[in-house]
Amino acid sequence: MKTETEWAELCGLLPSWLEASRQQAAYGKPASYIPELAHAPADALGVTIMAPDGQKISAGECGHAFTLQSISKVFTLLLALMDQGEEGVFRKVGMEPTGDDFNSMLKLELVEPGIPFNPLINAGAIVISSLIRGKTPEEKTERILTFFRTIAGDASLTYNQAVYASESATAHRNRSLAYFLKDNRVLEEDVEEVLDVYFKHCSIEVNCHHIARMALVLALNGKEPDTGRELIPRRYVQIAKSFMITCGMYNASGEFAIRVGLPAKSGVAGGILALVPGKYGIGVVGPALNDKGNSVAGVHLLQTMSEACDWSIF
Ligand SMILES: NC(=O)CC[C@H](N)C(=O)O
Repeated sequence: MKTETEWAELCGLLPSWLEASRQQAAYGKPASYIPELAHAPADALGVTIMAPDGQKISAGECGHAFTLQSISKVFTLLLALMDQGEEGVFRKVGMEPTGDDFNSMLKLELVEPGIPFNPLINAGAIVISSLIRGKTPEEKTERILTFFRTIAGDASLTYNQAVYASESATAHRNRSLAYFLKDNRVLEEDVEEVLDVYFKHCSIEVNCHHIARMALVLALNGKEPDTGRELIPRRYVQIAKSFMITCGMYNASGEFAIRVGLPAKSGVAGGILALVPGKYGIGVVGPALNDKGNSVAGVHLLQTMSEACDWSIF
């Protein structure tokens, strides 16, 4: 549970911590390989911290709308686990970090049996999209949206059409990954249909409040904050959190574990979802990325908060 002194300290200090971290944005830039993402304001920085009793603290541009991108992979993994069970999922994706870029093809060919190393890299998440139940891509996307709306606590959540179209038109690398997986028979469904589901869930538009609430559900081991109702089985949340620690910040996950020490997942639109187990859900956005694809200012802010409040789980 949150303590009143910590909450009061966070309320008082968050705005100045945020402004100090904002300076770091100068060391990065917004992703441009998905052309539509390049328009994001480079020096925007926003944060929301949500407690189980529904109280929130926010600072900066916490209402800035951005797309989930890779953050969505945590929740499609959870839905795939709920649809197929552990065995069904782990026949098709591994449990190990790669140490490579999130869109790398390298290990797919190099390491037998050619299944993606984990569900948070692009190859793994594309396979996960194929495991979501639904007769058509539209039905799968609808089920994903319904699930995400429940977790985020907002029935109006939907995907950003311009970002979706922009990614779909330029996703040559993801297409090559998917066709490679199809050739290896890891992907059994129609490649373009699977990619359509993948691009759409990456393009779901949120703000910091949404991802703070999504993080809070994970912090509470799958329970809905207001009602205590089980939204996700605890075991599957445990799996997702383990992946967040080992692979959530791409191949900077080790450094993030040392510097921040919280389960987290970032996306190339600059979002970071992080959680303090049992205590808080945190949503951060800062579109300027470092060379690993993580929000520079966002990581800096999370490090500041975690150090000050002694949040590291290690
Ligand atoms: N790291 C990311 O956020 C990548 C997601 C993005 N949609 C892609 O496939 O490239």
